[in-house]
Amino acid sequence: MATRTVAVVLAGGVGERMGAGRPKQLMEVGGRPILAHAVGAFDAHPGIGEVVVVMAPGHLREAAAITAPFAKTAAVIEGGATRTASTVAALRLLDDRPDDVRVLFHDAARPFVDRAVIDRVLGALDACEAVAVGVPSSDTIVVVEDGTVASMPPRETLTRFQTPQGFRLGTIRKAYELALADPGLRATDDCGIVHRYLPGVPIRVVAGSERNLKVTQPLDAVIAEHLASEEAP
Ligand SMILES: Nc1ccn([C@@H]2O[C@H](COP(=O)(O)OP(=O)(O)OP(=O)(O)O)[C@@H](O)[C@H]2O)c(=O)n1
Ligand SMILES: C[C@](O)(CO)[C@H](O)COP(=O)(O)O
Repeated sequence: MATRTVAVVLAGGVGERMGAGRPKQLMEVGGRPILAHAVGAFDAHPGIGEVVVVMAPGHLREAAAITAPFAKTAAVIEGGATRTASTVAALRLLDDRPDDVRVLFHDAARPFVDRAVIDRVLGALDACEAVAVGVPSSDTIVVVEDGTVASMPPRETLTRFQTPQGFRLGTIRKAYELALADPGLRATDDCGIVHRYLPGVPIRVVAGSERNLKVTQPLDAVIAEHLASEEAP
């Protein structure tokens, strides 16, 4: 039977904010590349049938070597210039799959996604077409315009999105089809594309985890090393 659930690990970025001189997903934490942690989490999950890795240009061979030990790695493909373009590359690869296939998009830069978070996304996808993962904000978040506070949304309404974000393939495909026809397309995640271009589709939010951090700045690498040491057997 064809795979019903595909995890796409987005590793097409160059890690500019990390400033390591190479993509941060190739950096090691706990003795393993960040990419291996992320792919390993989906490989180990019984609800995931295959894993597609979208890698930064120039690093495909390295990514293939890192992910080869994982039995569910189905493809390592080249990403685009933006996260959005990397998602589109994965959707093109999945072009011939039926609309009811479930697809999870995950940042390779989040090495500590755990089974419970993936469980919640898959569980919600049984009843929903789009699912996000979020954690409450501990900080007060404000909108600043021209150096001045323009608005202060009530903190209890604010949620920090993480990944994986899960979709019925037909839904995310349609949302991107509309998005790609929009010359003003700008997005920082895949739920943002559904929210903007398919506003009638509810996006269910399930609980993420504070451990599911995105390794973005140099300090995050220090925190990630600490988290990895806690996980070591
Ligand atoms: N063209 C891109 C840009 C980002 N990503 C992926 O999207 C995730 C979140 O992006 P981010 O943390 O911004 O990673 P980078 O783009 O590498 O970081 P920076 O913005 O600092 O360059 C990462 O796993 C990254 O590899 C991607 O697949 N393709
Ligand atoms: C998808 C995401 O991780 C949700 O928080 C985030 O938007 C990615 O942003 P980035 O600028 O590509 O790191």
